Amino acid sequence: MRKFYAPASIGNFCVGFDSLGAAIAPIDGQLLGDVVSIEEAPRDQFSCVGKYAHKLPQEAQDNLAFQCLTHFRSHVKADMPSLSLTLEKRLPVGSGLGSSACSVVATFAALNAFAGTQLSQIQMIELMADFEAKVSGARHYDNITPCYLGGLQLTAELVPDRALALPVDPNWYIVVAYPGFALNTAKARAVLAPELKLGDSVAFAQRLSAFCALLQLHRFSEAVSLMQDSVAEPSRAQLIDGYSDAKLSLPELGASVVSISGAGPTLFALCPTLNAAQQCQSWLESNYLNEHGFSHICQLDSAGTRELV
Ligand SMILES: Nc1ncnc2c1ncn2[C@@H]1O[C@H](COP(=O)(O)OP(=O)(O)OP(=O)(O)O)[C@@H](O)[C@H]1O
Ligand SMILES: N[C@@H](CCO)C(=O)O
Repeated sequence: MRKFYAPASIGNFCVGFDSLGAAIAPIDGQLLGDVVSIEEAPRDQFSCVGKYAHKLPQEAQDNLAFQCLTHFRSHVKADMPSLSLTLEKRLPVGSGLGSSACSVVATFAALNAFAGTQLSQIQMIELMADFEAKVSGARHYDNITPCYLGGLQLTAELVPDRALALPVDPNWYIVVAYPGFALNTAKARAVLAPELKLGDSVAFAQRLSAFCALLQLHRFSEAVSLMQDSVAEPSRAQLIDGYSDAKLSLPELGASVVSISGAGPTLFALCPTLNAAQQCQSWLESNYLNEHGFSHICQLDSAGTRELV
């Protein structure tokens, strides 16, 4: 049996709505993402297990991982040997941590390796984005490409190969806090203004381009000082209980940036030191999480989706 792990990711990364995303890894070595196991079997079989399996539709045909399998067999490799595929659902649904992307990316990575299809990077990313688009209400790559490739990715249809990796400060610590309730991505997109004013579009483009250029120059603290989201965060704040308190309190504990991970409700705090990250985590655990929530201190996951050995 072969196992493939796909990590959680932070869509938007505050300054790049639908265009930037970061794969993350808890510093204590825990796996924060989904795992797909695959092996040859007498006939195609699918099962879904794991902590959050009960939060997914009960029928296999409604599970994205199963849909990826049937699509792969009918459109990519019809003569693939029959197989057993198990999704271990380790990320909560509607978390803002790229949960659906994790299942889709891990499944296609497993199928591509199992079938020996060797699809190109763009073919893989496009296949994955098709399925992400089905559930999230729009085609965006900012969970898919960091989850698949690792690191911080500038990612869009207009970007060569759909993704360009950006350098990051190795001293960044990122606290993620999932509060324990779900927020559907399509719902969190429905509250966004359908159009940006000209001045806001120009400010968004300036901020994102300067952020990427500064990272390339390794001028990390100047890049961080530009991290502000005026596109999605103002509209989404009302959907997330506890957001405003966190936004006010965490900078006092040393966070350089506090923002929504993807469509929320997970919040993330980017911190310049481990000590600041620990203080922010402690505040979030006491003030933001309910009994179903969790938090992790992370750094970027540079490996992305990989086979577990
Ligand atoms: N394997 C799967 N993983 C996640 N969602 C799935 C899966 N299979 C089916 N779904 C359905 O897809 C939808 C995903 O919704 P949504 O996009 O809000 O969640 P998400 O991808 O978990 O969010 P986020 O990217 O913010 O973590 C839900 O209705 C969920 O039931
Ligand atoms: N860029 C997407 C990410 C969803 O996880 C959004 O903000 O809606």
